[in-house]
Amino acid sequence: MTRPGTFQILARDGAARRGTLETAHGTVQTPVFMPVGTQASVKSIDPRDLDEIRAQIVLGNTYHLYMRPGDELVAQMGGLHGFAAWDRPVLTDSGGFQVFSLAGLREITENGVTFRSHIDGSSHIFTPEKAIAIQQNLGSDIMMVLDECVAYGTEYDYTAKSLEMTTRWAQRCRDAHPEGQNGRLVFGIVQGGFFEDLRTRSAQQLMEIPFEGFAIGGLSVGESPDEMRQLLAHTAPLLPDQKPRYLMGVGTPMDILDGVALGVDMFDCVLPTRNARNGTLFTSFGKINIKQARFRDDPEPLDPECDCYACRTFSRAYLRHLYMARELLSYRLNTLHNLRFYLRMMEEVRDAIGQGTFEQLRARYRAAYEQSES
Ligand SMILES: CCNc1nc2cc3[nH]c(NC)nc3cc2c(=O)[nH]1
Ligand SMILES: [Zn+2]
Repeated sequence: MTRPGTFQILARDGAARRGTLETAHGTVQTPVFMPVGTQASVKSIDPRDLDEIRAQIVLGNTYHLYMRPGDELVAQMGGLHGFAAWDRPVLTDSGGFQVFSLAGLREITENGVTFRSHIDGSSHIFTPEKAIAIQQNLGSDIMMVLDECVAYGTEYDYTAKSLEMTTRWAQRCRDAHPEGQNGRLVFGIVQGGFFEDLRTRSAQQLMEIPFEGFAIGGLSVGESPDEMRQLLAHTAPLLPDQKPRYLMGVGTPMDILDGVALGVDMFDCVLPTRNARNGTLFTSFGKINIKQARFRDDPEPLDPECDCYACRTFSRAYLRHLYMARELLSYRLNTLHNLRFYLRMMEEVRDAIGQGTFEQLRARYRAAYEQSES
Protein backbone atom coordinates (compact mmCIF):
# COMPACT_ATOMS: atom_id res chain seq x y z
CA MET A 1 0.00 0.00 0.00
CA THR A 2 1.34 3.44 -0.91
CA ARG A 3 2.30 5.47 2.17
CA PRO A 4 -0.73 7.36 3.61
CA GLY A 5 -0.42 11.09 2.94
CA THR A 6 0.99 10.58 -0.54
CA PHE A 7 -0.77 13.00 -2.93
CA GLN A 8 -0.21 12.50 -6.63
CA ILE A 9 -1.36 14.97 -9.29
CA LEU A 10 -2.39 12.95 -12.37
CA ALA A 11 -3.58 15.77 -14.63
CA ARG A 12 -4.06 19.53 -14.72
CA ASP A 13 -6.48 21.76 -16.64
CA GLY A 14 -5.60 25.36 -15.87
CA ALA A 15 -5.31 25.57 -12.07
CA ALA A 16 -7.67 22.58 -11.68
CA ARG A 17 -5.93 19.32 -10.64
CA ARG A 18 -6.96 15.70 -10.80
CA GLY A 19 -5.16 13.57 -8.20
CA THR A 20 -5.11 10.73 -5.68
CA LEU A 21 -4.69 11.02 -1.91
CA GLU A 22 -3.62 7.89 -0.01
CA THR A 23 -5.14 7.30 3.41
CA ALA A 24 -5.02 4.44 5.94
CA HIS A 25 -8.43 3.32 4.62
CA GLY A 26 -7.74 3.57 0.89
CA THR A 27 -7.16 5.96 -1.98
CA VAL A 28 -9.30 9.06 -2.52
CA GLN A 29 -9.73 10.33 -6.10
CA THR A 30 -9.67 14.14 -6.13
CA PRO A 31 -11.36 16.56 -6.62
CA VAL A 32 -13.68 14.95 -4.11
CA PHE A 33 -16.94 15.88 -2.38
CA MET A 34 -17.34 14.52 1.17
CA PRO A 35 -20.89 13.78 2.41
CA VAL A 36 -21.39 15.05 5.96
CA GLY A 37 -22.19 12.39 8.58
CA THR A 38 -22.39 14.62 11.66
CA GLN A 39 -23.44 12.02 14.25
CA ALA A 40 -21.74 8.98 12.69
CA SER A 41 -24.47 8.69 10.10
CA VAL A 42 -25.22 10.42 6.81
CA LYS A 43 -28.79 11.19 7.73
CA SER A 44 -31.36 8.66 6.45
CA ILE A 45 -28.97 6.54 4.36
CA ASP A 46 -26.74 3.57 5.30
CA PRO A 47 -23.22 2.41 4.28
CA ARG A 48 -24.66 0.23 1.47
CA ASP A 49 -26.30 3.34 0.02
CA LEU A 50 -23.02 5.25 0.32
CA ASP A 51 -21.33 2.43 -1.61
CA GLU A 52 -24.03 2.47 -4.29
CA ILE A 53 -23.74 6.23 -4.87
CA ARG A 54 -19.92 5.79 -4.84
CA ALA A 55 -19.11 8.04 -1.88
CA GLN A 56 -15.34 7.84 -1.30
CA ILE A 57 -14.89 9.56 2.07
CA VAL A 58 -17.32 10.91 4.69
CA LEU A 59 -17.01 13.65 7.28
CA GLY A 60 -17.74 13.25 11.02
CA ASN A 61 -18.16 16.05 13.57
CA THR A 62 -15.87 15.85 16.59
CA TYR A 63 -17.97 18.16 18.81
CA HIS A 64 -21.18 16.15 18.34
CA LEU A 65 -19.53 12.73 18.82
CA TYR A 66 -17.57 13.93 21.85
CA MET A 67 -20.84 15.12 23.38
CA ARG A 68 -22.83 12.04 22.34
CA PRO A 69 -22.12 9.09 22.57
CA GLY A 70 -18.58 10.12 23.65
CA ASP A 71 -15.30 9.54 21.85
CA GLU A 72 -14.15 6.92 24.39
CA LEU A 73 -17.23 4.81 23.64
CA VAL A 74 -16.67 5.14 19.88
CA ALA A 75 -13.05 4.03 20.41
CA GLN A 76 -14.28 1.02 22.41
CA MET A 77 -16.61 0.14 19.50
CA GLY A 78 -13.77 0.14 16.96
CA GLY A 79 -13.69 3.82 16.09
CA LEU A 80 -16.10 5.30 13.55
CA HIS A 81 -15.18 2.56 11.08
CA GLY A 82 -16.24 -0.27 13.45
CA PHE A 83 -19.08 1.65 15.08
CA ALA A 84 -20.74 2.81 11.85
CA ALA A 85 -19.59 -0.12 9.65
CA TRP A 86 -17.89 2.26 7.19
CA ASP A 87 -14.60 0.80 5.94
CA ARG A 88 -13.42 3.69 3.78
CA PRO A 89 -11.79 7.01 4.69
CA VAL A 90 -13.21 9.36 7.32
CA LEU A 91 -12.30 13.02 7.81
CA THR A 92 -13.22 14.60 11.14
CA ASP A 93 -13.38 18.28 11.98
CA SER A 94 -11.72 19.41 15.23
CA GLY A 95 -14.84 20.67 16.91
CA GLY A 96 -13.69 24.27 16.80
CA PHE A 97 -16.24 25.53 14.33
CA GLN A 98 -19.11 23.61 15.95
CA VAL A 99 -18.21 24.98 19.39
CA PHE A 100 -18.30 28.51 17.98
CA SER A 101 -21.59 27.91 16.20
CA LEU A 102 -23.42 25.50 18.54
CA ALA A 103 -22.21 25.52 22.13
CA GLY A 104 -23.11 28.29 24.51
CA LEU A 105 -21.06 30.33 26.98
CA ARG A 106 -17.68 29.80 25.44
CA GLU A 107 -14.38 31.45 26.25
CA ILE A 108 -11.20 31.39 24.19
CA THR A 109 -7.84 31.34 25.97
CA GLU A 110 -4.32 30.47 24.79
CA ASN A 111 -4.83 26.99 26.17
CA GLY A 112 -8.01 26.28 24.20
CA VAL A 113 -11.74 26.96 24.05
CA THR A 114 -14.01 26.34 27.05
CA PHE A 115 -17.73 25.93 26.43
CA ARG A 116 -21.00 24.56 27.75
CA SER A 117 -22.67 21.55 26.11
CA HIS A 118 -25.72 22.35 23.99
CA ILE A 119 -27.20 19.09 25.31
CA ASP A 120 -26.94 19.31 29.11
CA GLY A 121 -25.08 22.55 29.86
CA SER A 122 -22.04 20.78 31.34
CA SER A 123 -18.76 22.66 30.90
CA HIS A 124 -15.90 21.38 28.75
CA ILE A 125 -12.58 22.50 27.25
CA PHE A 126 -11.12 21.72 23.83
CA THR A 127 -7.35 22.21 23.84
CA PRO A 128 -5.42 21.41 20.65
CA GLU A 129 -4.20 18.21 22.33
CA LYS A 130 -7.74 17.24 23.37
CA ALA A 131 -9.11 17.91 19.88
CA ILE A 132 -6.49 15.55 18.42
CA ALA A 133 -7.03 12.90 21.13
CA ILE A 134 -10.78 12.85 20.37
CA GLN A 135 -10.13 12.45 16.64
CA GLN A 136 -7.65 9.64 17.36
CA ASN A 137 -10.38 7.91 19.40
CA LEU A 138 -12.76 8.31 16.48
CA GLY A 139 -10.22 6.52 14.27
CA SER A 140 -10.15 9.46 11.86
CA ASP A 141 -8.03 9.10 8.73
CA ILE A 142 -7.74 12.87 8.25
CA MET A 143 -7.76 15.00 11.41
CA MET A 144 -8.25 18.76 11.40
CA VAL A 145 -6.36 21.09 13.72
CA LEU A 146 -8.21 23.12 16.37
CA ASP A 147 -8.59 26.62 14.99
CA GLU A 148 -10.55 29.78 15.55
CA CYS A 149 -12.89 30.53 12.68
CA VAL A 150 -13.49 34.27 13.15
CA ALA A 151 -16.99 35.48 12.33
CA TYR A 152 -17.68 37.29 9.06
CA GLY A 153 -16.90 40.99 9.50
CA THR A 154 -14.40 40.57 12.39
CA GLU A 155 -12.07 43.60 12.38
CA TYR A 156 -8.41 43.50 11.40
CA ASP A 157 -6.61 43.55 14.78
CA TYR A 158 -8.63 40.73 16.33
CA THR A 159 -8.27 38.69 13.12
CA ALA A 160 -4.49 39.21 13.12
CA LYS A 161 -4.12 38.09 16.75
CA SER A 162 -6.48 35.15 16.21
CA LEU A 163 -4.53 33.74 13.27
CA GLU A 164 -1.32 33.79 15.35
CA MET A 165 -3.05 31.72 18.03
CA THR A 166 -4.47 29.38 15.38
CA THR A 167 -0.88 28.83 14.16
CA ARG A 168 0.31 28.07 17.72
CA TRP A 169 -2.63 25.67 18.17
CA ALA A 170 -1.81 24.06 14.80
CA GLN A 171 1.78 23.37 15.93
CA ARG A 172 0.46 21.84 19.17
CA CYS A 173 -1.85 19.60 17.12
CA ARG A 174 1.03 18.41 14.92
CA ASP A 175 3.13 17.77 18.06
CA ALA A 176 0.22 15.72 19.48
CA HIS A 177 0.10 13.59 16.32
CA PRO A 178 3.53 13.50 14.65
CA GLU A 179 3.78 13.06 10.87
CA GLY A 180 3.27 9.44 9.78
CA GLN A 181 1.90 8.20 13.11
CA ASN A 182 -0.27 5.09 12.40
CA GLY A 183 -0.99 6.28 8.87
CA ARG A 184 -3.34 9.08 9.98
CA LEU A 185 -3.06 12.55 8.48
CA VAL A 186 -3.34 16.03 10.01
CA PHE A 187 -4.40 19.08 7.97
CA GLY A 188 -3.69 22.70 8.91
CA ILE A 189 -6.39 25.35 8.47
CA VAL A 190 -5.66 28.78 6.98
CA GLN A 191 -7.46 31.67 8.66
CA GLY A 192 -7.03 35.45 8.36
CA GLY A 193 -10.64 36.51 7.76
CA PHE A 194 -11.24 38.61 4.64
CA PHE A 195 -7.89 40.40 4.72
CA GLU A 196 -5.56 39.24 1.95
CA ASP A 197 -2.37 40.16 3.81
CA LEU A 198 -3.52 38.18 6.87
CA ARG A 199 -4.41 35.20 4.69
CA THR A 200 -0.87 35.33 3.27
CA ARG A 201 0.58 35.50 6.80
CA SER A 202 -1.56 32.58 8.02
CA ALA A 203 -0.65 30.43 5.00
CA GLN A 204 3.09 31.19 5.31
CA GLN A 205 3.13 30.35 9.03
CA LEU A 206 1.18 27.09 8.56
CA MET A 207 3.35 25.93 5.67
CA GLU A 208 6.32 25.91 8.07
CA ILE A 209 4.59 22.95 9.79
CA PRO A 210 4.68 19.53 8.01
CA PHE A 211 0.94 18.98 7.48
CA GLU A 212 -0.18 16.40 4.89
CA GLY A 213 -2.79 18.84 3.58
CA PHE A 214 -4.10 22.36 4.04
CA ALA A 215 -7.67 23.59 4.50
CA ILE A 216 -8.95 27.07 3.78
CA GLY A 217 -11.14 27.99 6.74
CA GLY A 218 -13.15 31.07 7.61
CA LEU A 219 -15.18 31.01 4.40
CA SER A 220 -18.83 30.22 3.71
CA VAL A 221 -19.61 32.12 6.91
CA GLY A 222 -22.13 34.58 5.46
CA GLU A 223 -19.99 36.47 2.93
CA SER A 224 -21.20 37.06 -0.63
CA PRO A 225 -20.24 34.56 -3.36
CA ASP A 226 -17.97 37.22 -4.88
CA GLU A 227 -16.17 37.86 -1.58
CA MET A 228 -15.61 34.13 -1.15
CA ARG A 229 -14.31 33.70 -4.70
CA GLN A 230 -11.99 36.71 -4.37
CA LEU A 231 -10.52 35.46 -1.09
CA LEU A 232 -10.20 31.97 -2.52
CA ALA A 233 -8.43 33.24 -5.66
CA HIS A 234 -5.91 34.94 -3.36
CA THR A 235 -5.42 32.09 -0.90
CA ALA A 236 -5.53 28.79 -2.85
CA PRO A 237 -2.42 29.47 -4.97
CA LEU A 238 -0.41 30.33 -1.82
CA LEU A 239 -0.71 26.75 -0.57
CA PRO A 240 1.79 24.04 -1.51
CA ASP A 241 1.08 22.78 -5.04
CA GLN A 242 1.97 19.20 -4.08
CA LYS A 243 -0.41 18.96 -1.14
CA PRO A 244 -4.22 18.61 -1.13
CA ARG A 245 -6.25 21.80 -0.60
CA TYR A 246 -9.58 21.49 1.27
CA LEU A 247 -12.23 24.23 1.19
CA MET A 248 -14.32 23.76 4.34
CA GLY A 249 -18.10 23.94 4.24
CA VAL A 250 -18.43 24.62 0.51
CA GLY A 251 -20.80 24.57 -1.21
CA THR A 252 -23.32 24.93 -4.02
CA PRO A 253 -22.51 23.08 -7.27
CA MET A 254 -21.18 26.33 -8.78
CA ASP A 255 -19.11 27.16 -5.66
CA ILE A 256 -17.46 23.76 -5.95
CA LEU A 257 -16.76 24.07 -9.68
CA ASP A 258 -15.32 27.57 -9.12
CA GLY A 259 -13.22 26.16 -6.26
CA VAL A 260 -11.89 23.37 -8.48
CA ALA A 261 -11.00 25.98 -11.13
CA LEU A 262 -8.92 27.80 -8.48
CA GLY A 263 -7.02 24.64 -7.49
CA VAL A 264 -9.09 23.23 -4.62
CA ASP A 265 -9.17 19.42 -4.28
CA MET A 266 -11.58 18.62 -1.40
CA PHE A 267 -15.02 19.90 -0.40
CA ASP A 268 -17.68 19.18 2.23
CA CYS A 269 -21.13 20.72 2.61
CA VAL A 270 -24.46 19.91 4.30
CA LEU A 271 -26.39 21.42 1.35
CA PRO A 272 -27.21 18.19 -0.55
CA THR A 273 -28.31 16.31 2.59
CA ARG A 274 -30.01 19.25 4.32
CA ASN A 275 -31.82 20.42 1.14
CA ALA A 276 -33.00 16.86 0.51
CA ARG A 277 -34.95 17.04 3.76
CA ASN A 278 -36.72 20.24 2.71
CA GLY A 279 -37.50 18.99 -0.80
CA THR A 280 -34.92 21.06 -2.68
CA LEU A 281 -33.38 18.77 -5.27
CA PHE A 282 -30.39 19.29 -7.55
CA THR A 283 -30.88 18.17 -11.15
CA SER A 284 -29.02 18.49 -14.46
CA PHE A 285 -31.51 21.24 -15.38
CA GLY A 286 -31.09 23.25 -12.17
CA LYS A 287 -32.54 23.24 -8.65
CA ILE A 288 -36.23 22.39 -8.12
CA ASN A 289 -38.51 21.88 -5.14
CA ILE A 290 -40.39 18.60 -5.33
CA LYS A 291 -43.39 20.01 -3.41
CA GLN A 292 -44.32 22.25 -6.38
CA ALA A 293 -47.81 21.43 -7.73
CA ARG A 294 -46.43 20.98 -11.26
CA PHE A 295 -44.99 17.60 -10.17
CA ARG A 296 -48.31 16.29 -8.80
CA ASP A 297 -49.04 14.02 -11.79
CA ASP A 298 -45.64 14.05 -13.47
CA PRO A 299 -44.76 10.46 -14.45
CA GLU A 300 -41.17 11.31 -15.45
CA PRO A 301 -38.07 10.43 -13.41
CA LEU A 302 -36.76 13.31 -11.29
CA ASP A 303 -33.62 13.67 -13.45
CA PRO A 304 -33.39 11.58 -16.65
CA GLU A 305 -29.60 11.99 -16.59
CA CYS A 306 -29.23 10.65 -13.04
CA ASP A 307 -28.38 6.98 -12.39
CA CYS A 308 -29.49 6.92 -8.73
CA TYR A 309 -32.07 4.46 -7.34
CA ALA A 310 -34.69 7.21 -6.91
CA CYS A 311 -34.40 8.35 -10.54
CA ARG A 312 -34.28 4.79 -11.90
CA THR A 313 -37.32 3.59 -9.95
CA PHE A 314 -39.85 6.33 -9.15
CA SER A 315 -41.74 9.21 -10.78
CA ARG A 316 -41.68 12.85 -9.73
CA ALA A 317 -45.34 12.34 -8.74
CA TYR A 318 -44.36 9.66 -6.26
CA LEU A 319 -41.44 11.67 -4.81
CA ARG A 320 -43.80 14.65 -4.39
CA HIS A 321 -46.42 12.46 -2.70
CA LEU A 322 -43.87 11.08 -0.24
CA TYR A 323 -42.68 14.58 0.60
CA MET A 324 -46.19 16.01 1.06
CA ALA A 325 -47.10 12.99 3.23
CA ARG A 326 -43.91 13.48 5.27
CA GLU A 327 -43.05 9.84 4.62
CA LEU A 328 -39.57 8.91 5.94
CA LEU A 329 -38.86 7.35 2.55
CA SER A 330 -38.92 10.90 1.13
CA TYR A 331 -35.80 11.83 3.15
CA ARG A 332 -34.03 8.70 2.05
CA LEU A 333 -34.78 8.97 -1.69
CA ASN A 334 -34.17 12.75 -1.82
CA THR A 335 -30.87 12.33 0.03
CA LEU A 336 -29.75 9.45 -2.20
CA HIS A 337 -30.47 11.60 -5.23
CA ASN A 338 -28.89 14.87 -4.04
CA LEU A 339 -25.71 13.15 -2.89
CA ARG A 340 -25.51 11.16 -6.11
CA PHE A 341 -25.89 14.45 -8.03
CA TYR A 342 -22.87 15.94 -6.19
CA LEU A 343 -20.81 12.74 -6.45
CA ARG A 344 -21.62 12.29 -10.16
CA MET A 345 -20.66 15.94 -10.76
CA MET A 346 -17.27 15.23 -9.16
CA GLU A 347 -16.84 12.14 -11.38
CA GLU A 348 -17.49 14.38 -14.40
CA VAL A 349 -15.04 16.95 -13.00
CA ARG A 350 -12.26 14.37 -12.63
CA ASP A 351 -12.85 13.06 -16.16
CA ALA A 352 -12.98 16.59 -17.62
CA ILE A 353 -9.67 17.61 -15.99
CA GLY A 354 -8.14 14.44 -17.45
CA GLN A 355 -9.42 15.42 -20.91
CA GLY A 356 -8.72 19.15 -20.68
CA THR A 357 -12.43 19.98 -20.97
CA PHE A 358 -13.08 21.30 -17.45
CA GLU A 359 -14.09 24.81 -18.58
CA GLN A 360 -16.74 23.37 -20.91
CA LEU A 361 -18.12 21.31 -18.02
CA ARG A 362 -18.20 24.35 -15.76
CA ALA A 363 -20.03 26.36 -18.44
CA ARG A 364 -22.65 23.58 -18.81
CA TYR A 365 -23.41 23.63 -15.08
CA ARG A 366 -23.41 27.42 -15.01
CA ALA A 367 -26.06 27.48 -17.77
CA ALA A 368 -28.31 25.27 -15.63
CA TYR A 369 -27.51 26.86 -12.25
CA GLU A 370 -26.92 30.55 -12.79
CA GLN A 371 -30.58 31.47 -13.11
CA SER A 372 -31.79 28.95 -10.51
CA GLU A 373 -29.47 30.46 -7.85
CA SER A 374 -32.38 32.07 -6.04
C1 LIG B 1 -12.16 21.75 11.74
C2 LIG B 1 -12.98 22.80 12.39
N1 LIG B 1 -12.53 24.10 11.93
C3 LIG B 1 -13.18 24.80 11.00
N2 LIG B 1 -14.31 24.32 10.46
C4 LIG B 1 -14.99 25.11 9.56
C5 LIG B 1 -16.20 24.65 9.06
C6 LIG B 1 -16.92 25.47 8.17
N3 LIG B 1 -18.14 25.33 7.57
C7 LIG B 1 -18.33 26.48 6.87
N4 LIG B 1 -19.44 26.77 6.17
C8 LIG B 1 -20.58 25.91 6.20
N5 LIG B 1 -17.30 27.33 6.97
C9 LIG B 1 -16.40 26.73 7.79
C10 LIG B 1 -15.18 27.19 8.29
C11 LIG B 1 -14.48 26.37 9.18
C12 LIG B 1 -13.24 26.83 9.77
O1 LIG B 1 -12.74 27.93 9.49
N6 LIG B 1 -12.63 26.01 10.67
ZN1 LIG C 1 -31.21 10.72 -9.00
